[in-house]
Amino acid sequence: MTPILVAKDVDIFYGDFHAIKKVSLNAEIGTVNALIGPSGCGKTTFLRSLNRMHDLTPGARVEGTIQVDGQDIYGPGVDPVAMRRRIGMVFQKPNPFPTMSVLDNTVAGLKLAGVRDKNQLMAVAERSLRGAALWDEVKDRLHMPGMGLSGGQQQRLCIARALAVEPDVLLMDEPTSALDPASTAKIEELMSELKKVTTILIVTHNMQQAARISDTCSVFLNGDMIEHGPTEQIFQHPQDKRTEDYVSGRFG
Ligand SMILES: Nc1ncnc2c1ncn2[C@@H]1O[C@H](COP(=O)(O)OP(=O)(O)OP(=O)(O)O)[C@@H](O)[C@H]1O
Repeated sequence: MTPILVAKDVDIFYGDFHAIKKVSLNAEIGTVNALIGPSGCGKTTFLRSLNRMHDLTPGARVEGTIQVDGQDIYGPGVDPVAMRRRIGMVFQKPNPFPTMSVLDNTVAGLKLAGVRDKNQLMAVAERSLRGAALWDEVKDRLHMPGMGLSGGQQQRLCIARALAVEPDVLLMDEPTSALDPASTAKIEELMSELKKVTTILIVTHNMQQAARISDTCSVFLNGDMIEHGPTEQIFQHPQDKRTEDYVSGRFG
């Protein structure tokens, strides 16, 4: 197995507050990796370090190394904007670009990168919307505003937008927490298809969701990663008593 993402001894600070403590994690190509743990334990903080989102947070500092496909993403000369095309992100609340159509939302990243060829843009849009299991629902309304879609459709549009630039890694921060159960189920079903084309790291509060969709789980507590392993192990045979207490709902 080849890791596409290697995080080693990552520390993250907000001013004096030490939010993530010496966390190391490898993600293998084509896997879904869940980050779980009680509220405030640092899941989102860690996830955001994986595509340099903390560059935009005043007072935040990241130490350690994070490599994607062998390249240090914090290395000298790395352009964060170009890097974020390889490490896409889907947020808790769907955030389509409000003034853009479904089509323009899907290919926004490609247009930013200078692609102008209409046939190419259309081909990528169709592939990405199919990849996000949205094509059949929007193929007749590609020129309508993206904001006109339902919440679940908007989130799949955001997934299509991320897929359009063919990321090596897709970061998902509680992508279904704002969705109804039917839309959540659709996105969960998508995961096994998505991991054929990209590697996923997903923050989730939902233990059943982590158990259903992930290959590995990393358990966070107070800024430490207390356990990491195959999802089955984490749920069936946790090595750490605190993991067992958390996954069985005794706290958090
Ligand atoms: N911008 C910030 N400035 C200062 N402290 C922050 C900032 N963002 C998060 N924190 C703190 O860092 C810790 C980890 O927060 P984080 O949001 O990563 O946790 P989480 O596990 O994702 O929580 P939740 O599950 O509730 O979303 C918390 O104590 C939080 O208050």
